[in-house]
Amino acid sequence: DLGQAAICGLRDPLIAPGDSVCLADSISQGVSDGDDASPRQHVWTHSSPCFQGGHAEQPICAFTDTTFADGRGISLVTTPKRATYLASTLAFTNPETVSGINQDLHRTVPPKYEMRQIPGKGMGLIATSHIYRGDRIMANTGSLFIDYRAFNELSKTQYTTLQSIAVSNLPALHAAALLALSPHTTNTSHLTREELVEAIAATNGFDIDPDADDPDQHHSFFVLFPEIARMNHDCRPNAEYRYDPAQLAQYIHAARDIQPGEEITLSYINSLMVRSLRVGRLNKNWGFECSCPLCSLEEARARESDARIEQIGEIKRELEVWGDEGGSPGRSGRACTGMAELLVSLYEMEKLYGLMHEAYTLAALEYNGVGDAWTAIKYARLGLEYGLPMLGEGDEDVEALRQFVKNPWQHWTWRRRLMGEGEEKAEGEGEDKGED
Ligand SMILES: C[S@@+](CC[C@H](N)C(=O)[O-])C[C@H]1O[C@@H](n2cnc3c(N)ncnc32)[C@H](O)[C@@H]1O
Repeated sequence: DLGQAAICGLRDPLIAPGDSVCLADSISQGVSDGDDASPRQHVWTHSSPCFQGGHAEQPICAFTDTTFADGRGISLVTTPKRATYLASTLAFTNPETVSGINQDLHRTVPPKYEMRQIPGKGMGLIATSHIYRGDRIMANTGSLFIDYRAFNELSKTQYTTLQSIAVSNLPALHAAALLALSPHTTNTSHLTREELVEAIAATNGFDIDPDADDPDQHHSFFVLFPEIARMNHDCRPNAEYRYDPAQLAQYIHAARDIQPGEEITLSYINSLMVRSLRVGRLNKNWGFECSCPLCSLEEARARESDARIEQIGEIKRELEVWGDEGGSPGRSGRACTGMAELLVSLYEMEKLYGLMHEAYTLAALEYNGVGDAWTAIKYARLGLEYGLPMLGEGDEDVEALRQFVKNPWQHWTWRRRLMGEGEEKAEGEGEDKGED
């Protein structure tokens, strides 16, 4: 199976990490050094044999750079073209941007948590000091990026071989941290190394979408971040994750204040699903029965929570209807400021701390739509305060809120809900400022 499919063996895949640098000629296909229009060829410290699926356009290989992020290393299982694209991101071209981000293998600042055994959950992270809402808890550059094409185009033997090689080629400490992660099952003695790496990847990987400039838009990544992987699930988590494509890094921030002794948790799923769907999804994908406080509510309270979640969905759909740009009535539905206030309350009641910026933003737009600029600014400021750590500097929604708070009178929503009721949209700063 392996022998037949190996189409471009670049070097012995079982080479020990840290061996001499290999300039992988065939990974620079179509990329010319010195041509400003093309990304520069990257020098990988290790690369592997490649496999190509029957109808696939490109082979898939494992690439490692052990010098990445202060010598932490990174491995990619992807096409040569995409490996070259990823190597053109800031994390590679300007190593200072990821210097010191990772604090797990080589720590230079004290941690805010410690790893402990949590009854019924395996290991987990417990806060050791007070963590304020919005504080960064940790960040990891990705250790192993697996292009979804590996799962879709290669046989299981082929992609598990590449995954295993990709882990082996990382620096020893880093590879050991990955291999120590939970494979979910307790008895691993019967597993081959490929099966162990596959079980670890399936238990701990995050789905990451391609960034806006990635030419392979339709193919997501499955990514391992070893420190973050120790965080257990809660349907109402106290922390949120965010991926920064320029740094190839995942950030974890506190979604609310966290007391010392509390477990730091993430949600593995969409938090706005009703209980039966949440329980089913967690069981199917991660193989555990959710016993978080929300899933453990007594029946009557669980029904109230589900009803709130369903109403959040209905209200969001109504508040997001604005009619066509350029004139159709803004008040075509039931959207109103009372509905926006209810949405904010429902998010609070549901303890959706990491998503509060969504509710605040919709409330800001709704108040602006009826010409109440000052209440709109209040909610937009709340949206910024809660959204900035969750979305990150440079996020387009954060930037849009920054523009909005400066001048809601010129935002496209200004008095838009009043249009179609015999009122013209009043344009321009000054004219309507302070009218409300
Ligand atoms: C990403 S790992 C989290 C860290 C893991 N507990 C460990 O020991 O490294 C995901 C696995 O942790 C366990 N887990 C996570 N959240 C859990 C929860 N709320 N209840 C029970 N088990 C959970 C499950 O075995 C799941 O497959």
